[in-house]
Amino acid sequence: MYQLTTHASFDSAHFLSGYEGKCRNLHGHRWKLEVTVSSEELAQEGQIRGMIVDFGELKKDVKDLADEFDHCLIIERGTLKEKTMEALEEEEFRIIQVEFRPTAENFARYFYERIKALGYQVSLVKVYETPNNMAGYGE
Ligand SMILES: Nc1nc2c(c(=O)[nH]1)N=C([C@H](O)[C@H](O)COP(=O)(O)OP(=O)(O)OP(=O)(O)O)CN2
Ligand SMILES: [Zn+2]
Repeated sequence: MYQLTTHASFDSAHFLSGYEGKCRNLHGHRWKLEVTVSSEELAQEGQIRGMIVDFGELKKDVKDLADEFDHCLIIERGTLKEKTMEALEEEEFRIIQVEFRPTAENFARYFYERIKALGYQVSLVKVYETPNNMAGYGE
């Protein structure tokens, strides 16, 4: 099986609702998103002969996805009071509401689905919250 891996990073703030400990507080990470795609075969002709996909193409797709989440406040929908949301929005902060608790595991699954939807055969997505802590999702 051939594999290709690339990564991109983004800086964002989040908090874990219902968490007993420091991570219940609003805090930031430099998240690292690492994507591995795989294939049994390599392209046989043309520009990408001998490749699964051009690194440049995969790199751009992963970076575009990471950029969506760059310099924003990630909030699990429904976990802040309405008036807090209104105040944050009034400040014109860039807010992304997600339908899941924003853990590294849930992000790994989320990014896996997003990359897969672009037509890649994804074998593993890793999300690093810190250089030491990583969660992965793959099939
Ligand atoms: N399994 C998981 N556990 C935790 C997650 C997670 O996504 N999956 N997330 C958090 C918090 O977001 C927290 O920011 C990370 O916790 P921690 O590693 O304790 O934070 P540090 O930045 O201090 O990391 P160091 O490696 O200690 O520098 C909590 N748990
Ligand atoms: Zn965190």
